[in-house]
Amino acid sequence: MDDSTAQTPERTAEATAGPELADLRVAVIGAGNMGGPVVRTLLAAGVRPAHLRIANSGPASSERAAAELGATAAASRTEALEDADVVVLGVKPYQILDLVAELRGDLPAGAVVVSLAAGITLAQIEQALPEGSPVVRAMPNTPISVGEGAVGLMRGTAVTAAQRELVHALFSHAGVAVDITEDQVHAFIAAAGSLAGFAFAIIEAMTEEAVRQGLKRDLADALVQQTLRGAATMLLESGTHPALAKAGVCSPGGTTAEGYAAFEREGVRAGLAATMAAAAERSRQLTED
Ligand SMILES: NC(=O)C1=CN([C@@H]2O[C@H](COP(=O)(O)OP(=O)(O)OC[C@H]3O[C@@H](n4cnc5c(N)ncnc54)[C@H](O)[C@@H]3O)[C@@H](O)[C@H]2O)C=CC1
Ligand SMILES: O=C(O)[C@@H]1CCC=N1
Repeated sequence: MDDSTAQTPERTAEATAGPELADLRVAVIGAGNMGGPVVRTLLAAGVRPAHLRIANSGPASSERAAAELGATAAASRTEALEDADVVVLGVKPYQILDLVAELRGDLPAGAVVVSLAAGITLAQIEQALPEGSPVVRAMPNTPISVGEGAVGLMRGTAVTAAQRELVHALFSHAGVAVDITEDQVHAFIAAAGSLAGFAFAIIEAMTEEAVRQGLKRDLADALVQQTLRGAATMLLESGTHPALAKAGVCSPGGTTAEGYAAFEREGVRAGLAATMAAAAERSRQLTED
């Protein structure tokens, strides 16, 4: 990853006040597994529920999502777009270019289009819109729904400094929000977007083993989740290198050293690296398709 273009990842919830969001009108077209958490973070940032309109594949789905997320259901995609200042596209990558072509005529002039789609480039979206349309790619992860996630932001050619500031303000309660380049998004997916899924899988596997070792499931859930959260918080707050923190848990001849030897012997480190590399590689493939 080219560090010269990556922002220092600051936690965003404490960010100072940016542009006023209470009057902003946002349309979210596709509030599913990822669009839903985006809705939550936009509301947390200060967008008013009445100004955040959701249009899913049909009215019943829009109403369900709006009720669950505390936003407003639009009767149609066209209604969602009326007077929108920002339009978030949360549909699947294979759907997004058709959707952009369909919405093009109804997009208010100057509305900032924010795509969540993996593998679809800024240039592809810009080509499907009138020349000069401001387009941003956002690569979030689902933990932004609780203000503990990450989002990488990529700007298209027509995005102004004020629009960049606006998009950062919209994601100010996501956890970490950083500017990245499209070259960096593959690594970003491995380390954040898809990593959320891997983290859930790791938590699931550890919990199952804790149960196999004899703990009740609710205690196993609490211990694994609390310990992983605590470990991450310790590193975040102290800046300690993880290898040093690990050494601090390994007593000579003790339980952790023995467990850690199995971690290496069983290829857990290599498996994690392969997992992340596969996600990054798939992101590159999707971009080339
Ligand atoms: N799930 C994740 O953790 C992440 C997903 N993404 C990206 O987010 C996008 C959405 O993925 P998911 O939320 O996982 O998918 P999903 O299937 O859960 O959500 C898609 C939503 O789009 C709606 N939809 C489908 N066709 C539509 C149309 N023509 N008009 C309006 N709404 C329509 C569906 O009703 C659904 O609510 C993808 O492009 C993916 O690459 C990016 C980062 C993380
Ligand atoms: O699996 C996917 O394609 C999406 C993009 C990053 C996380 N989920």
